Amino acid sequence: MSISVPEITLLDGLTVPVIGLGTYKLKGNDGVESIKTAIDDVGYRLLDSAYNYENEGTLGEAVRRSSVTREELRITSKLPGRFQEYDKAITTIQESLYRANLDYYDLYLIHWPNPITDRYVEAWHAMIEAKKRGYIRSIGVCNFLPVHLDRLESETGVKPSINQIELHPYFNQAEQREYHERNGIRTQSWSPLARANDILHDETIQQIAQHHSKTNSQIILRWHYQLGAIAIPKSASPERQHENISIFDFSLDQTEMNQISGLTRVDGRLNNQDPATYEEF
Ligand SMILES: NC(=O)C1=CN([C@@H]2O[C@H](COP(=O)(O)OP(=O)(O)OC[C@H]3O[C@@H](n4cnc5c(N)ncnc54)[C@H](OP(=O)(O)O)[C@@H]3O)[C@@H](O)[C@H]2O)C=CC1
Ligand SMILES: O=C(O)C(=O)[C@@H](O)[C@H](O)C(=O)CO
Repeated sequence: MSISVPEITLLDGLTVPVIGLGTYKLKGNDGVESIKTAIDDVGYRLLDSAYNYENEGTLGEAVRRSSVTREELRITSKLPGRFQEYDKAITTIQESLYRANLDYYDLYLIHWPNPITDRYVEAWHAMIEAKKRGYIRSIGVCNFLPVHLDRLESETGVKPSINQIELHPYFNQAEQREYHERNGIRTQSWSPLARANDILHDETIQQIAQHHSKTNSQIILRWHYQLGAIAIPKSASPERQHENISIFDFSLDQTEMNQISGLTRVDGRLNNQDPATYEEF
């Protein structure tokens, strides 16, 4: 049974579903099957990939085999740190398109700011040019702190439509989200289920889940939705894909939202990847 997902509008006018499919580690024939099922049978329309996941080809193949039109889908990829120089960034975006065999990406994001290398503004100029050339409909970033976002705007005059950040109940990113809201930038949540480890046994979440007759994953993903964040849970399994997207027939009250947000921890990041110092190439 396919689920119909509500949409929101980004600051540049692109509409996107409020929940999508993460695809990290979905590759090859199995990856194509999982992604095709997510589109055709479950109802996912927003699909997240990256040059560095080496699965843009898998995603493109799933899109071609699916019965949904290209216009209905929102396909994302990301620019790796090693290609942030202007010319390399343009060529990499072209390569991303060739790999997926697509004419355009709906969203393309700078994957990490890499502030020590300090080429992210140069990369942003290339993203602006790629959008002008029609390679990309909407440009955004991942893992940018307010200081990095401020520089993009002051040095280019163009704000990203989306900032995809680590966000889950153990790392609720309250200040970063508040900055996004003030600036019209949409928050997208990576590892929204905190990679489905301890969090699926969390007692607070379990109690809320029992109260609503839902699973822990559904409670967590509903929490993202009510925060105004676009979660992109990854699952290879059609059953879990369906579970994760079935969050539109109940709601959490403010006490429950606060209880879940209250689970955040100072050291809540999954892999200690602090964008102020972490660099990924
Ligand atoms: N921009 C960035 O820097 C980053 C972006 N990302 C993006 O975010 C996406 C999501 O993050 P990811 O790190 O994959 O982690 P998630 O929080 O989405 O968790 C994925 C894991 O949870 C399992 N899972 C999914 N749904 C359920 C469920 N209902 N019950 C039990 N287990 C479940 C999956 O297993 P199974 O497949 O077997 O169901 C998988 O092992 C990535 O796939 C990627 O697209 C991720 C990290 C960084
Ligand atoms: O998966 C991604 O998009 C990443 O940026 C990775 O760094 C991810 O966070 C990871 O797998 C780290 O081990």
